[in-house]
Amino acid sequence: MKPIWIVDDDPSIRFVLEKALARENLPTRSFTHPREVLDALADVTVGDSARQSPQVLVSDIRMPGGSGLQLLEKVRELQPGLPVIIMTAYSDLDSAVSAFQRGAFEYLPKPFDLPKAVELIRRAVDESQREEVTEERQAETPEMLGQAPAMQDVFRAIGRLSQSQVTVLITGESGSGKELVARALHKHSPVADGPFVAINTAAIPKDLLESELFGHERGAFTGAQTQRRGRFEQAEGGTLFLDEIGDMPFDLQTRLLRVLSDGQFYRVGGHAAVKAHVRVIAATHQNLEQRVKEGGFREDLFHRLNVIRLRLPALRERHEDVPMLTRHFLQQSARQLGVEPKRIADSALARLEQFAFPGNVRQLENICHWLTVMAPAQVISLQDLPPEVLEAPVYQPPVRAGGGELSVGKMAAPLAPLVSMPSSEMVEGMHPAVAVPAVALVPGAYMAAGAAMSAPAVSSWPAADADVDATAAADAVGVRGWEQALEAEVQTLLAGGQPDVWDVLTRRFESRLIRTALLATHGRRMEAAQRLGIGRNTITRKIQELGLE
Ligand SMILES: Nc1ncnc2c1ncn2[C@@H]1O[C@H](COP(=O)(O)OP(=O)(O)OP(=O)(O)O)[C@@H](O)[C@H]1O
Repeated sequence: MKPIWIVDDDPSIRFVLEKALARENLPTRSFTHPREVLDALADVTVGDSARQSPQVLVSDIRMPGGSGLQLLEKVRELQPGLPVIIMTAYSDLDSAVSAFQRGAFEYLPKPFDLPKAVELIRRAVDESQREEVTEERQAETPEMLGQAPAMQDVFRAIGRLSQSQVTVLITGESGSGKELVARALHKHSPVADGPFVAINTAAIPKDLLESELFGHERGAFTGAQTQRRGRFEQAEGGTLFLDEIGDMPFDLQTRLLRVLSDGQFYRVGGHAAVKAHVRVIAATHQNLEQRVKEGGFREDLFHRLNVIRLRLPALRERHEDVPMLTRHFLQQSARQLGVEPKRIADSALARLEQFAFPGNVRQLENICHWLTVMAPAQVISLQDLPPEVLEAPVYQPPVRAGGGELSVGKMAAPLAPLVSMPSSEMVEGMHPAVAVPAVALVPGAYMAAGAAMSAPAVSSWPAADADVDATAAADAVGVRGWEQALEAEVQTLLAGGQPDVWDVLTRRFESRLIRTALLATHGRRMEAAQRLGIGRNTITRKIQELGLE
């Protein structure tokens, strides 16, 4: 972890804080006046542990070398996300107000109670790590590949939109690359130098979402001990990506609509309007028109968001991209695992092209990762493919019927334009909005969890703690016999008259999957979700539901 920077001309304060934080395994770096801090900030070098940036700054107000409040102002300019705690022996109202006006995380009057000060610093560390996740995610913009005409249309649309900051609604099935498109729209936009901040409205509990989006004032509700910036503020001057917008609670939809029309908002518990210069991109896998009809989504908000719509085709609608994506993901997995990239036999590739990919590109990425680990030889052959691919019926791509409609067996869907917009905003090559839900052609159940279920445990990964007898039984028979062990467990539970066998075993199965993946990724949830082949919102929800926090 990066160090807590302490600035105080009083050596006894520096000493007690250094010692107390060291006991908590929190590294520190101390300074005697503000100038040194600014010099050290200018000298920060990524990758050099002696010149790391601070995690949190704790500063005195009155020091011979300058004022802590001025330092606070400068630091807020240089590192807006860095929490700054201001301490002073002159605990008067003016300095407290000044500190908060300048954006201090918290104000600490001296003399302070040491455990309380440490707890406060811990909270500031949590806040700064939360900001770091956002920054980390900004840094990584993976390459977006696609040769299929449908993807070329998407790339063209991104190009056409590159001069504008218009609101965009991206639709498409889960795992089809909506976030990647949102990132590309940001990267090629006039606000590319600003932040890209993503929030998944489905993954955040309803009662926290409002303060997550708009921030809150200190004391706004129980537990709001400090003022906090919301995602709108974090995205100032950049792009806010609202993922799974269809799941946003109705009352928050009203607040969002107000921000989009007024260009300003209020923090929870706040009375001062905060200006929002933010480009909004929203995404959903749902049919929003349908949600509007059912009364679950505000029609006026829908029209606000639907200024330009970009529909991402499902992977099965662009199966010609499967070979290129497969090679790309095999190389990517090999890089991640530090091994030689595997090649794939034509017969195996042909089978992948005939697969419906209900989990879309994310599922292909996951399968490639699995093959890199599990396929015994350097060349992946047909029989190495996971059972959900081998056992799935061959996917028949839709053939265009005479009337210009797509028809697939019993299912049919009209052909959707890739980009749509109301006629008033029409640009060349883009079509008026047409409501088209993506049709899920799913052979059997949704495959995200299925892929993981059919993948045997990877022996080189550390095992999760044994928490249930059934898993101990599975270990005893070895990884190849886990299905038999499961059968035995089911029989035992059925014979014992256990109610809710399904729920009980599903919870155990999912807990084990998620915990093992978290261990393998050193607790990194995004990566764990990616490697399991499930969405971010799914893993977050499951972790909460299963009590794995
Ligand atoms: N065209 C593409 N080229 C390369 N990688 C892609 C492409 N499309 C998607 N991916 C990869 O597939 C994974 C899923 O993509 P992404 O998260 O953007 O999908 P999504 O539609 O936003 O999913 P969800 O709706 O579940 O949030 C990511 O790892 C992404 O990098």
